[in-house]
Amino acid sequence: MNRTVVLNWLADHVPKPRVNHILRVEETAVSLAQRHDLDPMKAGQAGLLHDLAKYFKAARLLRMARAEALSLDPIVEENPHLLHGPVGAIVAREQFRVQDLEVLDAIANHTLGSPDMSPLSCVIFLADGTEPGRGDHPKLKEIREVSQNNLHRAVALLCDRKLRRLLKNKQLVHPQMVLTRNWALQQTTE
Ligand SMILES: Nc1ncnc2c1ncn2[C@@H]1O[C@H](COP(=O)(O)OP(=O)(O)O)[C@@H](O)[C@H]1O
Repeated sequence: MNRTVVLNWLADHVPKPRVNHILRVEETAVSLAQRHDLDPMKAGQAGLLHDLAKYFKAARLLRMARAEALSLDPIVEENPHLLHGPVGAIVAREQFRVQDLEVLDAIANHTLGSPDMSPLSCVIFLADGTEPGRGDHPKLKEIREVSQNNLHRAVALLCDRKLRRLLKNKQLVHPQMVLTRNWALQQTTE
């Protein structure tokens, strides 16, 4: 994967403020990976590629997901935007020839997480949710701090924060995030 080629593709497919978010996620992911003894190159790649499909229209997301035989459920059918992670992983593979399954999974898991996800997936999930552009709310600051020392505890806290917002806005909750939250919480108590 050539970073300049990806940046040129992003400039054509993603609005500038979202490209800036992507660059902050890349930087946050590299630094979290270094902190937790993970591969910073993989973290940087997954960070740079995580939002490739962010602006794909619903019909395109559903078409690509069906072609890949991804499992679709009623909540995803009502809100196909939830597929932008899994579809982004397909674009990373097909457009940018990324073959590393850990990187592809981290891209796919960045919105809802997944039970049993790898430490690299945890890093991307956290980098996306806590990069500096997300603001300075005390709860977010706490998650940033926890993510320095305990990836699973931080994932559970970030799921809580995202779930609270969905409940407050009376939105549908995709159960995969609940499963991610329960799994992450169990990792911290065992
Ligand atoms: N567990 C979930 N269940 C239902 N909808 C969700 C869930 N998680 C996220 N979403 C929705 O998907 C959208 C995209 O999520 P995300 O990629 O985390 O947001 P962002 O655009 O801030 O990067 C959110 O605006 C939210 O409405």
